[in-house]
Amino acid sequence: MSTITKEKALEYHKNGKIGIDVTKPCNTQYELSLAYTPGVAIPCLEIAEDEDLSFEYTNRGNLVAVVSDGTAVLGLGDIGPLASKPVMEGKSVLFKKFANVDAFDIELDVHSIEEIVATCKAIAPTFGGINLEDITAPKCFEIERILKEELDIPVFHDDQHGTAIITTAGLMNVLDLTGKKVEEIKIVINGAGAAGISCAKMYKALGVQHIIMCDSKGVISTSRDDLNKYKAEFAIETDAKTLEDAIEGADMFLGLSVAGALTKEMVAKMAPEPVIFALANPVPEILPEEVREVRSDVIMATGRSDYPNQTNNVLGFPFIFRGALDVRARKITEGMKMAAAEALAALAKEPVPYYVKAAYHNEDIAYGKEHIIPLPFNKEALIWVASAVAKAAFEEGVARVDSYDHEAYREELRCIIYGCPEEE
Ligand SMILES: NC(=O)C1=CN([C@@H]2O[C@H](COP(=O)(O)OP(=O)(O)OC[C@H]3O[C@@H](n4cnc5c(N)ncnc54)[C@H](OP(=O)(O)O)[C@@H]3O)[C@@H](O)[C@H]2O)C=CC1
Ligand SMILES: CC(=O)C(=O)O
Ligand SMILES: [Mg+2]
Repeated sequence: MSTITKEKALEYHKNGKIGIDVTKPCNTQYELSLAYTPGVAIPCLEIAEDEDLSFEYTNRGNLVAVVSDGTAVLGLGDIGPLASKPVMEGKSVLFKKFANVDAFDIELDVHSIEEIVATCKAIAPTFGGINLEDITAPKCFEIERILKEELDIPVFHDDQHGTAIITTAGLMNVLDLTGKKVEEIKIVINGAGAAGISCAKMYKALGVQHIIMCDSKGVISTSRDDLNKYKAEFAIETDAKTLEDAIEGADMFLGLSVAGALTKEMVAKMAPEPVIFALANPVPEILPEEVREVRSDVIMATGRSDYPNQTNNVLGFPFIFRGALDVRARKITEGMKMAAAEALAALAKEPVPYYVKAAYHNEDIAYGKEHIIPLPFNKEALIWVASAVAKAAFEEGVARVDSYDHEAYREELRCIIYGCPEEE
């Protein structure tokens, strides 16, 4: 892969990364009369009678808002709404490229829970879903909770749930590859923010019993009196005070913190065949080459595209929203999240398509320690994840559609990717 230089990155970003396209012909007097006045009044009045028809007669059913206040942008921290825009445009690009979901970015120059909630509620009529992005903890938890309660479209904080879903998929396959048992493994999570807390919750739902969390002040233990309620839920009785103490004998390290937080000395103290998810972006808690200097039995994953086992929420939000939008889901439930994780874990075990191998210039990619989750260019992820999510939404009663045909929907998704067979 060519090196990413400052010059190349800035050149690529000139004038941004996403625009708007028109989806209906508008070239004649007749078409203008349909698109605009008088024709436009007819769907307006239909929607005024029945709001659900907004999904039928506008772009709402395929439109997601990527909303950020710029307070936890990747691992760059609180760089503000404007500086977050390239990331949010990037998320919109991924929505479109990977799942044909239209999305655009909305950077908010307001930061309180009340203001962010009020703004999202005010813009909700435009969208079929809201993807919250890079809003820091703990306020992100309350913002999402209120919006989920008060809006009837899916609201999904990507850093929380996207990360939890992808790493849960990875963990499922690590257990499969190492033969370790979910109830026995010891997981150390470094970073108790949006992503860390949500991952811990999902691992508990999977059956994990031994989790130690650390934040910037060290181990989250019952002896601390500076914990917010979200961290306090994971406080354990332990003498361990630092990450260095906690990592002793750990089967898994999950880094959702800052660059360089995990040292080679710490890696050396982990259990046999450990997994390290060093997910801080763009610079992880430790680099794969540093890990290899101290041991060779580690399953290594980062959030980046330039190393194996890319563990990044790009594998989640495009497909999850695709499935949720297609059944007009009112929300994204725990069942839909677990279904997405299971689908990703299962897809990783399938033969890797030729075009994925070509994109990575690697003929040898196959399920194993260097490939615990699918690669983002595996187009099958759309079929597997979106259909799993849509099915779970229907079964859990949060879909607006009256019926759901799983095989027919998978066929529709296949058409998005590979084109449809000619109609007779
Ligand atoms: N690969 C992926 O797909 C994803 C990666 N991430 C990455 O995870 C990181 C955190 O994101 P997010 O949860 O949204 O951010 P938040 O701001 O919500 O949380 C950051 C957390 O990191 C903790 N932290 C900061 N410095 C350290 C340190 N030296 N040691 C231990 N913990 C530390 C903070 O501690 P305290 O609470 O004490 O302030 C806080 O708990 C970022 O680097 C981001 O790029 C996030 C989402 C997805
Ligand atoms: C990938 C991502 O969403 C993050 O690092 O914040
Ligand atoms: Mg993010």
